[in-house]
Amino acid sequence: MRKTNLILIGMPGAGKSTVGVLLAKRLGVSFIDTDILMQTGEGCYLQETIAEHGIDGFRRIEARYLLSVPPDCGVVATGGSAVYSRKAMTHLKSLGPAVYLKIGLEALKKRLGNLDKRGVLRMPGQTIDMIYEERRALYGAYADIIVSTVGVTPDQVVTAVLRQL
Ligand SMILES: Nc1ncnc2c1ncn2[C@@H]1O[C@H](COP(=O)(O)OP(=O)(O)OP(=O)(O)O)[C@@H](O)[C@H]1O
Ligand SMILES: O=C(O)C1=C[C@@H](O)[C@@H](O)[C@H](O)C1
Ligand SMILES: [Mg+2]
Repeated sequence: MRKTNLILIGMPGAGKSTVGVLLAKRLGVSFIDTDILMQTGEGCYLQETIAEHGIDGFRRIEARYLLSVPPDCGVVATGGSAVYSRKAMTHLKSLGPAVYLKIGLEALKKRLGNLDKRGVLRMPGQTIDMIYEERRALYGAYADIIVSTVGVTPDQVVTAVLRQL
């Protein structure tokens, strides 16, 4: 087994949680989903944290959970909004390489349902196209490894990530 930490980043719906657990099993390491870490820590759904604290409040709270990820984290599936905290990303990238699970805008639109039900962070009136444009550069800048998730199964994404390690 090739034991290593990996930090998965990318748009909501890119497959970070789905692929993350499969990767952890293949690598023989732990798996942390920071969305779940935050939900259990806060004792409420992410949508409720957004409703209660607003976008900036959510980002601050999320950053706290991201900074709490320990050195023996294994594979970490981050929330799509993790890249808004430079401090948190610096911490996560000190633990292991950042793997950007990339998805094109058209494929993403098909995969995502109602954005609000998914709890995607967005300003009033901000469309998925606008969010995609804003984040693309951030994911790209933090990525050590980039793997496309379009037209491939989660297992094939796992194989593609392992090939690049
Ligand atoms: N390679 C793939 N091909 C098709 N569908 C996929 C693939 N990977 C994941 N999915 C599906 O896409 C949806 C979103 O996946 P997932 O929840 O893992 O995304 P995520 O990146 O963790 O999103 P979030 O940032 O919101 O947590 C799920 O329904 C999942 O089954
Ligand atoms: O991309 C986003 O804006 C988000 C994605 C989810 O994983 C959560 O981290 C949260 O609901 C925000
Ligand atoms: Mg997820």
